[in-house]
Amino acid sequence: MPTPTHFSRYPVFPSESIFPIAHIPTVSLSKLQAGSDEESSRLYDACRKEGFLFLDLSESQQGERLLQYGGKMFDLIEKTLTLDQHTLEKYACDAPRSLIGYKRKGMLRVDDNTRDSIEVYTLSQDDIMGNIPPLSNPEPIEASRNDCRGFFETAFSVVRVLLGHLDKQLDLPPGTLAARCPLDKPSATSLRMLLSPAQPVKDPRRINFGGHTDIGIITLLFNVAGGLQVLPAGSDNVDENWRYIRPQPGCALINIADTLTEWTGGLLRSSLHRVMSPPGTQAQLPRQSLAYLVRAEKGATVQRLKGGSVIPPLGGGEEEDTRNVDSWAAWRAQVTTYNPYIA
Ligand SMILES: O=C(O)CCC(=O)C(=O)O
Ligand SMILES: [Fe+2]
Repeated sequence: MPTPTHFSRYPVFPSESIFPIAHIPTVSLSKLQAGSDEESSRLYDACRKEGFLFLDLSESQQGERLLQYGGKMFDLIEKTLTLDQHTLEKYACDAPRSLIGYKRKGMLRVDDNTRDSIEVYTLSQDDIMGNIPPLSNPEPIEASRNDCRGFFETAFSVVRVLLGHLDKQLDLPPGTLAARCPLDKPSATSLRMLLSPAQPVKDPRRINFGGHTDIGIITLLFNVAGGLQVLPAGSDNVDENWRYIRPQPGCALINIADTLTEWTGGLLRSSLHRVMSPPGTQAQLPRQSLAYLVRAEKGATVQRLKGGSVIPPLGGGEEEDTRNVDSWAAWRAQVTTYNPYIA
């Protein structure tokens, strides 16, 4: 994925006039690391308006390291999800209770009431970081535990830079947001490895992974082939309003997730997104992607953050939501407009 080699495997993203793309701002990690106020407010604006941004990883040592680890994890998707079905089923996830492990194709309902066509292996951060006794994963992952650990450490260090700037923009004490998702404390944080098969040439375009928002704090995504679409703010959920996100080499794609929207009283935007078969001739190759889904520490609540001059206090009629993030997530899975789990 993120490396030029991964991009060179695909035909270029086809013309924008046939596959309309979303406007997604690009923010520079190196400028954020250097403390640029201008970049910090560009980050904040993107988190408020689009809920998505490209994070340019160039000219940053940490960014380059993340690209290298991202490349290794991309190669691991292929090694893992091309194992035979019988082997993968030994690691089947216990959906909908937990998605850790292997999810075969067709377990989820997509928006048009067909089934998903995406295979997913979800790696638990707690497992890799040693926050819980080790889980058992397929051999290619077990053989790459050090690289997986390197990925989680590096990805989290980059996410910490973003959360630090959001603390400042939200007038919260430094470290507030990162302290709610520490790398060494149990949480539902995971690395999702996704693979959708090549689309047979004569088949119509299909939805591989239905419309959803991410439930955690923030997500860091790597994809190379197109296919990810976002529903822009203020647009009705009808097919013609969805826009493709064109993957950018050297960048991670960041999106705000629901917990951060709750904590900020709706200031930051968690956008609806879905995965279609890739546009044009890109669909003739399998599509891989990686999602580092950062969730709050177990026991944290979804209560709105207090203090500071930016996050609006609860209004007169509003009740404080003191549920913990995990029971809130379980409740959310039930009350979303469609319950995606079939089995
Ligand atoms: O495959 C992608 O590009 C996005 C995946 C995604 O949205 C997710 O795993 O939550
Ligand atoms: Fe997502």
